[in-house]
Amino acid sequence: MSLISRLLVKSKPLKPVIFSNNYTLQTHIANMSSTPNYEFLSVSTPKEHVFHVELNRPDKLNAINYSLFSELKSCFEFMSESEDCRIVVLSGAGRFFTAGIDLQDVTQNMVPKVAQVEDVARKAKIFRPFIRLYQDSMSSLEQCRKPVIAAVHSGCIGAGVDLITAADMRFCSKDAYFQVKEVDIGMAADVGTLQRLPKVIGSDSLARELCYTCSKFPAAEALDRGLVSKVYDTKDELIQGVIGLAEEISKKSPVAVQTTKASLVYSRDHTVQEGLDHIGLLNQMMLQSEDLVNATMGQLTKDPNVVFSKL
Ligand SMILES: CC/C=C\C=C\CC(=O)SCCNC(=O)CCNC(=O)[C@H](O)C(C)(C)COP(=O)(O)OP(=O)(O)OC[C@H]1O[C@@H](n2cnc3c(N)ncnc32)[C@H](O)[C@@H]1OP(=O)(O)O
Repeated sequence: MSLISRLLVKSKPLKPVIFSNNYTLQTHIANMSSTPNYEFLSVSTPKEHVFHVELNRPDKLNAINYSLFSELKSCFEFMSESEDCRIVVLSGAGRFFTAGIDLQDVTQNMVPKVAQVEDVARKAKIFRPFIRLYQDSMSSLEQCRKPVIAAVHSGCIGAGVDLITAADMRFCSKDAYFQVKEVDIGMAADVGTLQRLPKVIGSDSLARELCYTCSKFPAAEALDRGLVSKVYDTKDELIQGVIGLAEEISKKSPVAVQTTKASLVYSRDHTVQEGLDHIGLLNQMMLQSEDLVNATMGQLTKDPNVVFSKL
């Protein structure tokens, strides 16, 4: 029995360790054994090590309510730890990728809670955990150790842009458009778009234009300005193409891919020297991995079918 298993058995019943928002060590361990079920997400494995997560609230155009924000967070935390998962494709079921935050949920659930108290500081205290959870939900894509590919068809509105800009890569179909819609509903975007969009498209000016005007940014322009990597003719071709790409990446060394993601995410927000120091420390460990030997041998012997252990 491994040391960690012995420790877990010895310390039964395990005192809950609160990570955040009721996410405990027990749920963490339980989650690692089988894919959880979700109300508004549909999860499948179209290829070995490739997980496909679909926003699945088509009757409401995949509008993101409190439950869906929570499920996204829990799902990407699961994907991050699952040794069966090496890469995730995120798409939307039905007519839209997503119509953004669920406005009905906001007016019927969030706003009435705030209305119960008078004082601005007490009202603010009620908003705080919602904002935090919604931010954590979007950030869970970025924090997931595995690459996440967003496959967008039709509308990607408001919170949808927050979501896809936290992904590693974005692809879309010809009918897609992107709309930073928050200003139109009287708020400043607060769950990631303002922080990530300028960096993703590499143009502060264009990001500001999109955020201030709330104009629709069509697929062709999104490709031209680097928001997406490729535009497919149809949604079916998009999903097929993106799963093909995911499969290609899933066959590579998980140590190399996951360390590369960690370094890219870290380096985006740090100086070049800090990024170099970070990857230097990581690779002091990762260069000792069996993956380095196996991948290098594969290259030298021109063997395209190197099989890497689970991670
Ligand atoms: C802490 C804060 C964190 C995050 C904040 C994020 C901010 C945002 O996300 S801002 C963006 C908010 N979203 C919107 O403004 C879009 C609202 N929806 C629409 O404008 C339209 O629905 C449409 C997307 C243009 C599509 O129009 P249409 O094709 O005519 O379909 P509909 O009949 O309008 O919709 C079908 C069905 O879906 C429901 N629905 C659509 N969007 C939302 C939504 N955002 N919230 C809740 N429900 C939505 C719509 O009500 C219909 O439902 P029925 O039950 O059939 O009536």
